[in-house]
Amino acid sequence: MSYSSNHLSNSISLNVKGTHIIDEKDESQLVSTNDIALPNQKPLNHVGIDIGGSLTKIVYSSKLENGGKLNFESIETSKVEQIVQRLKEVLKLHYGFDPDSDSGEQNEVIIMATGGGAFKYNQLLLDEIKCPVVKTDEMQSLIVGLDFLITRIPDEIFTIDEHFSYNSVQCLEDPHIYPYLLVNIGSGVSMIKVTANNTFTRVSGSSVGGGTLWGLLSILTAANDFDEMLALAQDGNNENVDLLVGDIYGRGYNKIGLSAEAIAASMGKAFKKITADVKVPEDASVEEIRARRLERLLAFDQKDIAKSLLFAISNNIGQIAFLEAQRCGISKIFFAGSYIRNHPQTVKTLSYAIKFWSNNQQSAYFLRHEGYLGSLGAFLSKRASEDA
Ligand SMILES: Nc1ncnc2c1ncn2[C@@H]1O[C@H](COP(=O)(O)OP(=O)(O)OP(=O)(O)O)[C@@H](O)[C@H]1O
Ligand SMILES: CC(C)(CO)[C@@H](O)C(=O)NCCC(=O)O
Repeated sequence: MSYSSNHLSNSISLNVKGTHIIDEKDESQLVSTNDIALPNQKPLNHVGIDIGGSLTKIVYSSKLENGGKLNFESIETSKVEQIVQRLKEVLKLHYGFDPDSDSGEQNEVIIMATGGGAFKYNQLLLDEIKCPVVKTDEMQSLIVGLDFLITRIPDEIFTIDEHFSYNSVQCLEDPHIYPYLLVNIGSGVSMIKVTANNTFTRVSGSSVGGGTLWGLLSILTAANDFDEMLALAQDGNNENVDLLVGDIYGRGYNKIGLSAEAIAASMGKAFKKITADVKVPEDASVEEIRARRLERLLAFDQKDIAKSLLFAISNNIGQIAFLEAQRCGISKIFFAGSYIRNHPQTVKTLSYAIKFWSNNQQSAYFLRHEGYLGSLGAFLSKRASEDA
């Protein structure tokens, strides 16, 4: 497929106020806040959906007085009923099709679906939504979405500098944009080398990703959702749970470039507080020992644990990204996926990791619509397939 679709003209304007997550407790959030405005054009008849391991992302068009806009929404994939309900609402409100009362025979709306759930929930979508479902490849959709955001949307891409201030990057017309590495941090991590328009290879992946942080913090903190976990991390002090070089050396190990403040072992202080300081009877059962250890968990502030794990996972991904980019001879790395969620510490950690490991030879780029590459790519593939 050659992706050079003109269906959204260069005059697109952007209005980004943050990633939008639908929370069933707060219906007011159903008004999406990070839309992309569309120029005046005939109504679109398709919806893009990326059903991932953690989150389902929906991209749909809606009419404005002058033109229209693209809307972006996310719902946890485990809330399947809520996803179906929301799709039905979107179709009824913005596409003039009500799957609950219309037969579907006259309907022209198409669901462009990607992500693992496009396969897993294919039949459910057909039964409930009553629209044809066209599956698009997950990796290809990510690249189509990224290409669109890089080349068509002003102020989409940003970096952070050594003082951690955000800088917008204009690469819309940059002929030297290729090659680059996309590091998509979803439940797991995919690393994709892109060498030209629609020319890409998935070069690596890691199972230590967003699902890992979400899972570990679900076990170790009282946070109810991912945003609460990020808020905990924001105020935490990782030094209370991480073992620093200074804890081991009493000073820095400057000869090999490690300051006293560098993390020697993430969560390295947990062992002592959880096991070494707690005596349990020799004949204690596994359940008793685990119960005692869980009690000791309360000796840690959950904010410190959240920060330590956010650092650990972001650093790990940053380091693998650096190695992979170096192996492929690439100096530009785009980080995307809902894991990032425009969270300052995540962005800083990934950016710092790339600068540190590459000795400033590589650069980390971020996107305002970081979680929507796949769903946007699926959405755009409808028109691209028509143009081909
Ligand atoms: N509201 C949220 N609820 C759950 N996780 C969230 C939320 N916001 C951000 N996240 C983070 O984003 C991750 C999911 O990212 P993303 O939506 O890009 O991946 P996915 O498509 O679900 O996964 P995959 O591509 O691996 O199938 C979660 O694992 C978590 O780390
Ligand atoms: C399995 C996918 C592609 C699903 O999006 C993603 O979660 C992923 O890239 N996981 C990492 C798998 C690995 O390469 O180890």
